[in-house]
Amino acid sequence: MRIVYSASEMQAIANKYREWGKRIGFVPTMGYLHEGHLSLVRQAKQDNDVVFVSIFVNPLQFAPNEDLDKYPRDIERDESLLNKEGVDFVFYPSVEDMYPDGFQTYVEVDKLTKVLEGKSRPTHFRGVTTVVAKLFNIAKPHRAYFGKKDAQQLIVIKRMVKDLNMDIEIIGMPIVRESDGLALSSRNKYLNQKEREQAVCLYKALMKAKELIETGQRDADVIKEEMKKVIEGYPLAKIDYIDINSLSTLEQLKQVKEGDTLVSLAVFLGSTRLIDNMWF
Ligand SMILES: Nc1ncnc2c1ncn2[C@@H]1O[C@H](COP(=O)(O)OP(=O)(O)OP(=O)(O)O)[C@@H](O)[C@H]1O
Ligand SMILES: CC(C)(CO)[C@@H](O)C(=O)[O-]
Ligand code: BAL
Repeated sequence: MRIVYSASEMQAIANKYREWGKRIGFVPTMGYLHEGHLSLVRQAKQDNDVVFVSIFVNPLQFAPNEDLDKYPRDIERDESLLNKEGVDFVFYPSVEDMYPDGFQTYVEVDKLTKVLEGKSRPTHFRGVTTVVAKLFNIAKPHRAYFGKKDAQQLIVIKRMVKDLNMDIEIIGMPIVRESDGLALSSRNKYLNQKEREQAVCLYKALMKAKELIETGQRDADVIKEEMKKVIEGYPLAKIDYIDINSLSTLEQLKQVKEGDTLVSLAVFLGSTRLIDNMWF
């Protein structure tokens, strides 16, 4: 496994593999890796000839009041995990290399980014789509892998790829969870013991939605209200949003639509903001 620090060098390596007719699989991450990330890497290994993973905590997708400075980092541990998975190249650029002086070009997806995470974090998706577009131009993948944990991110990136005719297959991967149901996330590290115990409330609320939908409930307001009651049973939890949207347009739904429903929520445990979702 090789660590590559410069965008131009990474691009030259990608060009070589393409010349040799190799299929490139790419997993973009912000590091501090866990089994969720590794599940993406394993799928990329299975599907492609060569696997690139990027580790870059992208300042552009954090608002000034967010956790950019304290975002967890452990590059040595990450390298060792990726090495064990048989990753070929890790792209680990500096902020200066990604955003040199004079940088002023952005990629923005319009309507899909105005709701849910985009409503709570208005500048977030512009940062995500800009960096992902850059990473795609640098790593030149045939396939790129994203987790369904960041459901809206996956939907927005698929839209960007389609709208900008990027010749890349976007693969969405299932959410990997702890044994109690909490979705793995680098931010789980911020939780103290009591918050960690109560963080299961996101999953419990989703299970409540699942149970209601499976027993025939279709009214989105009723489902959201029941989910809210679940979260309110956990004193350390504070709801940011609970919503039910179309998976294809992200428009709010009044009625659950078979095969096109995203139930998602964002909840604070103390100062830590966690997200989770299920697809129906
Ligand atoms: N539990 C998970 N299951 C599957 N994929 C995941 C999981 N957590 C993260 N991913 C995916 O890994 C990729 C990199 O995500 P990122 O580095 O932001 O990790 P994260 O754990 O989601 O961090 P954060 O705490 O910022 O949410 C994204 O495509 C994300 O959806
Ligand atoms: C896709 C991504 C690596 C872009 O910075 C990030 O948003 C993430 O880790 O999900
Ligand atoms: N996994 C999404 C990255 C972020 O929250 O900034």
